[in-house]
Amino acid sequence: MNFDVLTFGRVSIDLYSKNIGAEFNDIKELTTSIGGSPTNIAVGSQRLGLKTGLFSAVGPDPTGGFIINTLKNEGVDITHVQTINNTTSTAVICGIIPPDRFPLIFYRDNAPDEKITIDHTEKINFSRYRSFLMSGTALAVEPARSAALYATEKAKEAAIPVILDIDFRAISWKDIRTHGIVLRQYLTQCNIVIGTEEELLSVFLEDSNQVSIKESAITDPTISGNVNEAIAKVMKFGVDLLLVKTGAEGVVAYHKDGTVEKVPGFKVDPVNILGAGDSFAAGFLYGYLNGWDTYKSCRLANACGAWMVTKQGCCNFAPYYEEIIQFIENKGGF
Ligand SMILES: Nc1ncnc2c1ncn2[C@@H]1O[C@H](COP(=O)(O)OP(=O)(O)O)[C@@H](O)[C@H]1O
Ligand SMILES: O=C(O)C[C@@H](O)[C@H](O)C(=O)COP(=O)(O)O
Repeated sequence: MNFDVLTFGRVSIDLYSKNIGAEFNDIKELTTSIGGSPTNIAVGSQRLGLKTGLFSAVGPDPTGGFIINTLKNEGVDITHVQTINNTTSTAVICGIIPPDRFPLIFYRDNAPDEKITIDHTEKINFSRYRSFLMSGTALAVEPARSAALYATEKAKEAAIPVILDIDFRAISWKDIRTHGIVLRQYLTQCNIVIGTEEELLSVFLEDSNQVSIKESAITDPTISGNVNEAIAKVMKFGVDLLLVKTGAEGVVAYHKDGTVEKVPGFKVDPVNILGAGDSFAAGFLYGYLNGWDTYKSCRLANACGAWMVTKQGCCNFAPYYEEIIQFIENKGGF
């Protein structure tokens, strides 16, 4: 079987607070899901109708069993989800305290996805995929970084587009400067780059004092710097398309030929911002891989992001194709 996209990076069990608005100390019930940016993207794009595979890893434990079972139920191909001995499957607990507090607590000691190797990559036939999506966080630690770089090399040999979701998680990088040094090299390999304004700034971080993270809101850091300069510098690395996500406003698409398209978002009442970016990426991939133009692909992406901010979780609430088309029609169409 051939696939539309292979995503690379982490997978976890995600435990979402069911007590919306409750302080973390007062959480009574949690919902189980799977998560991690490349996993959310794989599930989201599979639900929309793409054929998706995940390149990741779990430990030889019941949590890994839960993760693999959930991926299978979603129809995501698990051929390249490794089970790595002497590692422990990872977990994330997510509090939901609207409008602006979404604490994330990561349990990632001895994380299997950080132990993915070049040998695991060797087993993949990239000519069976139409695109390769890299999660920037997967470049943080060896040996997964080398595996990721090798996978990218193989994707390029197979002449499939390389898409980077910057997916900046400050806690994953021991020295914050390494993030920029590695990402700036990686950008030279990318066809399409997706990030928030903060993530664009993260590529040029020089000092950890430039980053501030409130209330464990790891997905929503504040970073000082000049966004327009960062965008111009990223375009100079030669990417074909840069998508800068701008929350409720939608996205701005920067093309290699200098064209800039502002694609508006959809108005919703947000409950939980977690996973909006991953849902966005899934929507964009669907349009892009079906040959839609950038504007329409980004409108679908914005709809998927907007849909997700109204939900109390991440990929367990990702929309199916008919649902999101109905959502778009109800809000005035593409
Ligand atoms: N409050 C919102 N209302 C409507 N759409 C939103 C909202 N927040 C996010 N989105 C959609 O989700 C996308 C990703 O959200 P954003 O917060 O920019 O990135 P991330 O989730 O990666 O931090 C946005 O580009 C937009 O399409
Ligand atoms: O691993 C994580 O980053 C936690 C995820 O499991 C969670 O789904 C999430 O935070 C999504 O990230 P976002 O799309 O950048 O909000």
